[in-house]
Amino acid sequence: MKDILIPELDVTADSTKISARGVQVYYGETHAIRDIDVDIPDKAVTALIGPSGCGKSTFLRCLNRMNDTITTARVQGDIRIDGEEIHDPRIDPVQLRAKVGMVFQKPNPFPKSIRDNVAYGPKIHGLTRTRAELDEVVEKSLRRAALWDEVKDRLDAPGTGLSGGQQQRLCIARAIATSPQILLMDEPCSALDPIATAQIEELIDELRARFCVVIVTHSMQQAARVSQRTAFFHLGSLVEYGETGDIFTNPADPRTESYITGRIG
Ligand SMILES: Nc1ncnc2c1ncn2[C@@H]1O[C@H](COP(=O)(O)OP(=O)(O)OP(=O)(O)O)[C@@H](O)[C@H]1O
Repeated sequence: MKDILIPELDVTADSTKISARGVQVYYGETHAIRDIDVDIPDKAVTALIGPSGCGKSTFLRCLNRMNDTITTARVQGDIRIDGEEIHDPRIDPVQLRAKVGMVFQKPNPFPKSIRDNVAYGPKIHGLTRTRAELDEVVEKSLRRAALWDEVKDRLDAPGTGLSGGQQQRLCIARAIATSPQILLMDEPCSALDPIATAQIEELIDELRARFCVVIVTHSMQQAARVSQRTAFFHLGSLVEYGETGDIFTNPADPRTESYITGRIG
């Protein structure tokens, strides 16, 4: 592949945040993903790539138990965050989703003010005691999502009135506001124009200083620009996983090579 910038790898081998072993997902009779084993590092961006329908989003949704909300979905296998099994009966999925935030394909702000979109999570999880503390969390989250300067004078305006790229940054601010450790992003730029996409990519690069970021993307250029690790999925299996530079320049599996050179997908 030409014209892609391969970022330097700065991930150490012992910084695993998420560890998945033998993960299977069925939707009714459909075996959507099979035997996924992967260790995802902290303070880095991991990209999940592969042709449409290969199971990227299904795997992403395993990481905060969002598949629990799909009645036909059945998940098997072991998924640990910091060594703790997320299916343990002691784990409350609502608390888990505050710790493992998610940003979706289409920006989906609540029909509320910009401030209330960000304040919602901290309020329902009781993370702040006073209005001043809540205001602080709102400002900090909007700053970290690179949106503060654009909205600080209209925090009471509806979130839905922002541009698409601003709405997506608002959704990122909303996810950050509950102090997650992990951010899952399911094609966060697919509904955005190139300028808004570039802003989100720059933001993702900043977010990895604080979070473990896992992003599903259809764009190999995007995976190469923003990630340090890449996982290539094909027909429900994880074919190859490694340093992004290696996956794009020296793939070990012929299926990976076919995908990145555009022969499949
Ligand atoms: N809610 C669902 N009910 C039934 N089958 C589903 C559901 N969600 C996904 N699937 C099936 O599971 C398989 C994997 O889908 P998934 O959306 O995870 O793939 P993907 O790689 O993210 O695809 P895309 O890139 O098109 O979003 C596909 O065969 C899909 O049709």
